[in-house]
Amino acid sequence: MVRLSRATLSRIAPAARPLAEPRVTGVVHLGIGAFHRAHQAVYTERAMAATGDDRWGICGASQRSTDVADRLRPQDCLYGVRAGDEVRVVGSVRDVLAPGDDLAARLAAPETAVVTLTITEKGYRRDPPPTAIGRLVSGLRARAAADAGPLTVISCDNLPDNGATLAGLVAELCEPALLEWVGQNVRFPATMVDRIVPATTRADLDDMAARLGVIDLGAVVTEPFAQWVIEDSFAGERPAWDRAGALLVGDVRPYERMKLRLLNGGHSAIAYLSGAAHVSEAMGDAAFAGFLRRLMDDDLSPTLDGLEGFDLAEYKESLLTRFANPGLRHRVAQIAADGSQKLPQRLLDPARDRLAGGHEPRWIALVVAGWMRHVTTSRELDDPLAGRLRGDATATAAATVNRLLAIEEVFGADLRENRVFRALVTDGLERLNADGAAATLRALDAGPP
Ligand SMILES: NC(=O)c1ccc[n+]([C@@H]2O[C@H](COP(=O)([O-])OP(=O)(O)OC[C@H]3O[C@@H](n4cnc5c(N)ncnc54)[C@H](O)[C@@H]3O)[C@@H](O)[C@H]2O)c1
Ligand SMILES: O=P(O)(O)OC[C@@H](O)[C@@H](O)[C@H](O)[C@H](O)CO
Repeated sequence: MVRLSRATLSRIAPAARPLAEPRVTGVVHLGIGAFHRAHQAVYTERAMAATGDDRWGICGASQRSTDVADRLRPQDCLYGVRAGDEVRVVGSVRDVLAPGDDLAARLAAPETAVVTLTITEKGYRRDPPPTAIGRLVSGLRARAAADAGPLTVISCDNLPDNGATLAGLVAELCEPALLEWVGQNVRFPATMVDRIVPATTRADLDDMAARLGVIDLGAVVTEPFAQWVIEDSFAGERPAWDRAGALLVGDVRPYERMKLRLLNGGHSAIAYLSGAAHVSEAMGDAAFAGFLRRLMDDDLSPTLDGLEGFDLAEYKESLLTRFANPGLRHRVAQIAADGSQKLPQRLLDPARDRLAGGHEPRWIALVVAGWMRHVTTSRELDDPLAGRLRGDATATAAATVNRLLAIEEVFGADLRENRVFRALVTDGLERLNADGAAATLRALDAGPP
């Protein structure tokens, strides 16, 4: 079988061929992983197809390995996206830079108007160099020196206030003159991004080859659903993402909180309490699905506001359906990774909100206890704080909770000192240690309401 490329596109069914062939590279993307390829790249291609404006080709940049460049370059940067049974080759990516390539020159090019990022939660730090943020700042410096015009930089990672967070980290690395230029020329809109995109497996690649009739080593598999809410604050021109279904709004926060807490918080609950290998399997367990509903209804939904006119009940139902999608082989281990970077926005912020209102977030506390059990018992813990999270698996629940609550980057000083929260998590961990997760959920009467 031949490899996917522009030369072999004619072998592919017309309905699966790219919608656009960009002429100019107006977007640079840092962290060209599976999610970008199935989300922003798809929106960008659809925007070009809707308007005929072909200036918005994407130059993807890999920060840490040559893997994506090695897969995409021989394919002219084409790759297939399968959503359900629909397969389409995406044509919006024009180029992929590998580590060591001149990213700063791309960021300084006058045709570049937008930079997007999906560098994972742990990518948002300023040291030790070289970090993605450091490389971005080097590019901004080159752009300022070249006087190449305004730039919009958009974080598409699952972080709260991702625009302001990114702007703050950039500011920390800028010298005063550069900071002034950034203030005048660069905007950092916030976004809420949503589409479940599991890591691609060998079986996914084989399946894509069978469907397309050509070998595609850049393929991604996702769900039909996709959502993108973007703060309408751009420094200059942008792709017509609104014509591709993105929502441009004044304030992203209500959407961002809803998604981070209900969807991502729900995912983390599955990761630490279900015992399943894949998300959809967890949803087949009625007791666990019941627990998830209670977590969402009792502890998470009451912390959301600004959603007047939005049908939250329907949103939650749709999440449970999306989680149960048997066509997505979403590994629970992928979600469980980097918990120290994910729990704060997904579950600890809502716990704070509930505690402040005098409520006991006991379902959240149980997930936190599940995470504590995970970090103390996992043989291969995948987390940037792993060295500090690992501990004596035979320690008492109280000792483990004490030790982990003291990690201020995760829990802050407030949750460490909160007696109600501490008691709830300790109680949860005692139950999990004694009975395991399944029996604990049943005993807490967390079955279907
Ligand atoms: N996959 C999804 O379902 C999904 C949905 C919404 C949002 N996201 C966001 O996108 C991010 C990436 O997801 P993905 O599925 O593309 O993952 P991926 O593993 O396919 O790609 C991750 C990318 O981030 C880069 N990266 C990893 N660690 C980094 C670090 N410390 N500094 C800089 N770059 C780093 C990698 O090099 C790679 O390019 C997630 O962490 C999340 O914030 C993902
Ligand atoms: O991508 P992460 O590692 O931030 O989180 C894992 C999942 O919860 C996440 O990727 C969801 O699938 C996604 O946020 C859905 O839009």
